Amino acid sequence: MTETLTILRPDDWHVHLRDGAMLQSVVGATARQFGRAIVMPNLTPPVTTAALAWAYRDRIMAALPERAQFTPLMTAYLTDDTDPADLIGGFRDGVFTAAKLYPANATTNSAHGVTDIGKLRPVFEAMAEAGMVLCVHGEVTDADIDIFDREAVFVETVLAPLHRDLPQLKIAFEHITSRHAVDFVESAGENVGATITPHHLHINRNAMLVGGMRPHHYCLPVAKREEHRLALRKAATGGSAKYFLGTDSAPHEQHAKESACGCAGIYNAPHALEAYVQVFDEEDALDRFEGFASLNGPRFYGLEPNADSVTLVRREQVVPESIPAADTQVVPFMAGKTIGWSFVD
Ligand SMILES: NC(=O)N[C@@H](CC(=O)O)C(=O)O
Ligand SMILES: [Zn+2]
Ligand SMILES: [Zn+2]
Repeated sequence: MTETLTILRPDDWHVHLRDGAMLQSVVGATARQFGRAIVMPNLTPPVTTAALAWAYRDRIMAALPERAQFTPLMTAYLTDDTDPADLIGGFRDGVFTAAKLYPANATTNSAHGVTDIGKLRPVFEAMAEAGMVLCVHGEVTDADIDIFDREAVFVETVLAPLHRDLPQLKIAFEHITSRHAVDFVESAGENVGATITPHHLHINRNAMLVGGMRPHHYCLPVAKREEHRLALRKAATGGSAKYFLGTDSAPHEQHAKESACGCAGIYNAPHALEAYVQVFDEEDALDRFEGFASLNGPRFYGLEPNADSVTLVRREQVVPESIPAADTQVVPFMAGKTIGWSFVD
């Protein structure tokens, strides 16, 4: 049995670091395990311009623990009014790594998102030409579409047509949750990749709804049936270079989740690699973990892998019930549960 796993340092290709006191509390957990992270721009107000991104990047750097060796990769929040010149300028100047498409009102802090993606055609063309990745929250927002179908309908009505019309555009289909998403990624060209979260590999919708409502298992896109979880596990551990690590770690204060209208988002940063490696271990695919965690992402983004490495050991640890953050606390993914692996600092 493999007892120790050493791999090139992974990156997190989708994370929410937030701002202010919450940023201060959570950034260290991501910087401890990952070399780089694609930082989501859904602040209030959102990070829509290069100037806002430079300022947010500075706040992240200032919040990092001393001696941290971590590079935040910034994203631009696309709106109906995104200026292609500012966007591509920011990409060329190195402040933007990618741009993020939130369909309006699809998820947390997405009220300023895009209402008509047809209008963004010039932006997408400029991005394709520059080689800039489009990160996508892939859910439709139509009130009459069932929440469990929103990803599948998005694939059919938005993503497949976009990829067909502009195959040169690099698309990171983020936090995929269904067999439909996997089928699309499989059939798409090499400019389509996808991130998979640890929680969607661990839980199905029963974890959220059986024996009481479990707000700490509520995120968007919402966890689906078991058949979809199994399709995701197969995709992540199957060796395809199209899938890579993206935690979607999304902290919300405990009281904001344990509420009559609880926020969507799961905070998994403190034990992200342990949660992932447990899945690869269960699937007898530890030899494929480095590809998923450390190689496929940089390759898709056209970056070099990290030069240093990290080690995980087969040693049990219990995830804390809650973690102090921003003057209150956040309940982490797998709170109170035992994980079979530990990250070695
Ligand atoms: N995943 C979530 O449920 N929530 C994210 C937003 C997102 O990634 O959709 C958040 O910012 O809280
Ligand atoms: Zn999202
Ligand atoms: Zn997210």
